[in-house]
Amino acid sequence: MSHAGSQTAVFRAVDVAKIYRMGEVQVHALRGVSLDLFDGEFIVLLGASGSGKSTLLNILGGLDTPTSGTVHYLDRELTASDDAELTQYRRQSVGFVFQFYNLIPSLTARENVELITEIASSPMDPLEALELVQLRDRANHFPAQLSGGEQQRVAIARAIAKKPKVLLCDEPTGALDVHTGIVVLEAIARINRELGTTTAVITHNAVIAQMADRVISLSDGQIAGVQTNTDKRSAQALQW
Ligand SMILES: Nc1ncnc2c1ncn2[C@@H]1O[C@H](COP(=O)(O)OP(=O)(O)OP(=O)(O)O)[C@@H](O)[C@H]1O
Repeated sequence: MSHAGSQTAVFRAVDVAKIYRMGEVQVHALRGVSLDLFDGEFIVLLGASGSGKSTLLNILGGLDTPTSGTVHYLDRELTASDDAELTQYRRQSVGFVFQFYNLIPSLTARENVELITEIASSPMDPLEALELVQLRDRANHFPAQLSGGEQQRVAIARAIAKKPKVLLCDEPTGALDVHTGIVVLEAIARINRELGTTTAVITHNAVIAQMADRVISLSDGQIAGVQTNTDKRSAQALQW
């Protein structure tokens, strides 16, 4: 879904700074980032290692808080929320996907997804979530019986089974080969398209940026550029 039809800001970050203090050393991870993310859009966050991508994603997802600046999720000011409110926000509204899949080895694909649907307020059926990543036929397999790309798709099914408003993915294809990475990106794009889930994907790979509605480039903790893709590509059309 393109953000062109709908300009509701799901996230509004204003002048966000993050300083990590470690003893005498201060690391300025974000230096005044202002950004709106719109309902249903697919954005890619691009930038060199250490440019602040994960820090920004973690702040949007309520896993971390900025040192200064404000972040709103719809009408809720995340930067004014306490830990319990942030936990509630993450649980209800955010799906996370990380580079490493973090599946529980002793549970099947379906049971890994059920862990989340059991605590969510209006989840989809775990098999429906696995269907969306085209793994319904593997529901009874354990992680060790699945390839890396399949495990990542289970992790995506787990992330979206609670029907979150936003899906935040930190290097989802970082551990995968090209072909497998494309299958995983297709799954993420399908969820964005079919469920209208506002989606942000961190990558080092500029080729992946061609899939996005908008590409946000970070450099040294600041936004170095925002590019709107007029001709958005499908995952299958990417080559790297
Ligand atoms: N918990 C932390 N404590 C101290 N410094 C941190 C912490 N997390 C991140 N940093 C520092 O903040 C800066 C930005 O890190 P961040 O992980 O956001 O970058 P990134 O763009 O996601 O990098 P990468 O692509 O390597 O994951 C880096 O210099 C990093 O070392």
